[in-house]
Amino acid sequence: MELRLNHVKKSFGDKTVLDDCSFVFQQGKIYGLLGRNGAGKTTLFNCLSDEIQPDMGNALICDDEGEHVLLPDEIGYVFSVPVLPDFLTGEEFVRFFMDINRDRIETGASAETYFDLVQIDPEDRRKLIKGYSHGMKNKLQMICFMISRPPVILLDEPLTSLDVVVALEMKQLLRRMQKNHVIIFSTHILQLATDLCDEIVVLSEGRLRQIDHEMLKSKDFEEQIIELLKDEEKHE
Ligand SMILES: Nc1ncnc2c1ncn2[C@@H]1O[C@H](COP(=O)(O)OP(=O)(O)OP(=O)(O)O)[C@@H](O)[C@H]1O
Repeated sequence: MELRLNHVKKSFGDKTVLDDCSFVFQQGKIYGLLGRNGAGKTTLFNCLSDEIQPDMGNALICDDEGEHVLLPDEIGYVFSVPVLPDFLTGEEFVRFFMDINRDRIETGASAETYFDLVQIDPEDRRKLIKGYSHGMKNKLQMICFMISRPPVILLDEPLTSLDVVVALEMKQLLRRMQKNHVIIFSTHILQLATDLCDEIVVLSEGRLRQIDHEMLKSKDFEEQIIELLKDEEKHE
């Protein structure tokens, strides 16, 4: 399965944010999306998830069965601030989510299976989501994706505010899930991108370009990425 962006264009007034942006993301890989503040990472995610309409172009899912325009329910979006129903307990929410996705669930999986996988303690499962930490909310969102299994998962700077232990658990979780999904992960932390991601993609001047693996291995990789990102400023 592949996610293909075809000539996606998005402007806000005079400002062109995505400029004829084309790219192919492949299933099984975690992509680190890097870009300066205001480069258009969130705009790209919003176009993919149907939050906003691109002015031109589209995103297609291509697999053995053919190709079709990416549908909103084929996207899982982890916002930097997780949005969840605060008035439910974690357990109530997961059971509810399993119920509305009962056709997609792996046979035999129970709510406990999922909580165990993301390492949320049994006593926390019965607490209101309102009292959950940011990391626990992120884990709940990951449970949603394990249940509904959208082909494309977008993560908007999800690990930045997590403590090192939870960030490591989340990384392990993403690694475990990656083979069935296209995972795109926006971050400002270069180290995290190189550490977790299979490919690094830079968004600059409204376009996506993949960094080749030779460059990733070179010792002045960080300097080269910074130069690439700085170039955008020169063109503004
Ligand atoms: N709804 C909107 N109306 C007008 N301009 C917008 C809108 N959304 C985004 N922009 C502009 O588009 C540009 C790209 O913003 P976007 O939030 O996509 O960047 P980003 O790469 O996610 O930035 P950051 O790393 O700071 O989160 C910015 O100049 C922003 O001001």
